[in-house]
Amino acid sequence: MVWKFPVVLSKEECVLKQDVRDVFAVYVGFATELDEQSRELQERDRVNALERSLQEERERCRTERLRRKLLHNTLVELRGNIRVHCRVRPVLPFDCGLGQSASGFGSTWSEEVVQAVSDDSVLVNCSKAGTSTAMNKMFEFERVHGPEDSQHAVFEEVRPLLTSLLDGYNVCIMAYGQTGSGKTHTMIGSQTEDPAGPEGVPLQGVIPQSANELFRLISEKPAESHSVEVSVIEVYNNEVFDLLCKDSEGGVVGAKRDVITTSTGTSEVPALTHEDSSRSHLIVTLTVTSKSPNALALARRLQCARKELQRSPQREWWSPRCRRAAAGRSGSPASSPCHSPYHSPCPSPRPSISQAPIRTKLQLVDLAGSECVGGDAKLLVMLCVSPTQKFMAESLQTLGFGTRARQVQREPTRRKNTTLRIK
Ligand SMILES: Nc1ncnc2c1ncn2[C@@H]1O[C@H](COP(=O)(O)OP(=O)(O)OP(=O)(O)O)[C@@H](O)[C@H]1O
Repeated sequence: MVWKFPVVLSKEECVLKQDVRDVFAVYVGFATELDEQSRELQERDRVNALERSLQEERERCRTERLRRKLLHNTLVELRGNIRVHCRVRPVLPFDCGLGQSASGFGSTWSEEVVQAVSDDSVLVNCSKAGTSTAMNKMFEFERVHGPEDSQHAVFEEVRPLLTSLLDGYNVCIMAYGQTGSGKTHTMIGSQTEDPAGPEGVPLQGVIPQSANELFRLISEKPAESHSVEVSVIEVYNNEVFDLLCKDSEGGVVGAKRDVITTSTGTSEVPALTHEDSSRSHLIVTLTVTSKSPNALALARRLQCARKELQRSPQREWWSPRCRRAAAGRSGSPASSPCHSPYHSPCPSPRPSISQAPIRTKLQLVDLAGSECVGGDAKLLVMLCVSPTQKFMAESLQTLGFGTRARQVQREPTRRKNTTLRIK
């Protein structure tokens, strides 16, 4: 049994009791706040720990990627594979056509369907004709540049080839893609000012940047004397024009030239004069000859070409049919593209330079095809693609071309330690 006695508190006692209640309320509020703060701190610690481990994972992934890239490059070198880079240009005002896509599903031509999803993969979002199903196609290359990549970033991936050039390899960089895909921008550059560079400096492409780098590398080797010669030729309508040839008044006339096969089986354009033009096929060649006190004169070539996309895939110079033809004709391994299948049939034994045949059917590779695309050379194909739906068929064709090019195995790249050619 509980007895309850009514307690009568004095006024002072009532005030004291209220004070105790208030203090207790403050204490409870304070304790809750502390609890929340401690939970927040724990949460922050957890987030920090997670961020740290994410950073570590990223670092591990980067190291792993670099290692993979290094191994891949070694493999490419050993197998004599062709390196293929790809550049997806940004969407530009002329992409914004008003028409509908081929699929007719409301997407406009300017829709971005080709994307660089990582530094070695391109994703193409192909909408299946007649359905709304999207089909993704993934392509992998040695290096993929997205629209945000600068001219400088593109050149950085090419730069090691220039060191190889001075180490005694021939080098060929070939841009391939449909019209308007960015070949000229990538190889030569645009007149637009470089926002990252000094005032008034245009966005230089691979060729001017390579020339700068080449002269920088040469200046680092004062013990050797070097000479550099330049030629620029255009292949247009099956004819070769020397773009540096001048008339008696010094004006550029672009004289027509013949292509001959030399006694060593290489292609030559005799009487070639050693500028910026958007032509169907353009080849810029830098021939570097160096003489060191204790070595034979050594010449190697850096060849930069831009090539228009060709519609008929069976004409690719490394297609099985062409390689078989090349093997049958020369008896050399089918993998050697030195003997380009586009050469007009070469009588055997090969004629000397004075009796060399003039070509009747000419392809870009006929000219670049000997020293600069064979197993002795380092060959890089730079695919240029437009990102929009409007050019999807051409982009797929370009990416397919690059994929097949990567599968070609040439003879492993060899250093030239004898006289290649003295110019
Ligand atoms: N990565 C890029 N960033 C900004 N602009 C670009 C880029 N690539 C191309 N362009 C612009 O797109 C336009 C077409 O490019 P470009 O002339 O290089 O194409 P192309 O493949 O050489 O075409 P063609 O074969 O018809 O000569 C140019 O105005 C060029 O400045």
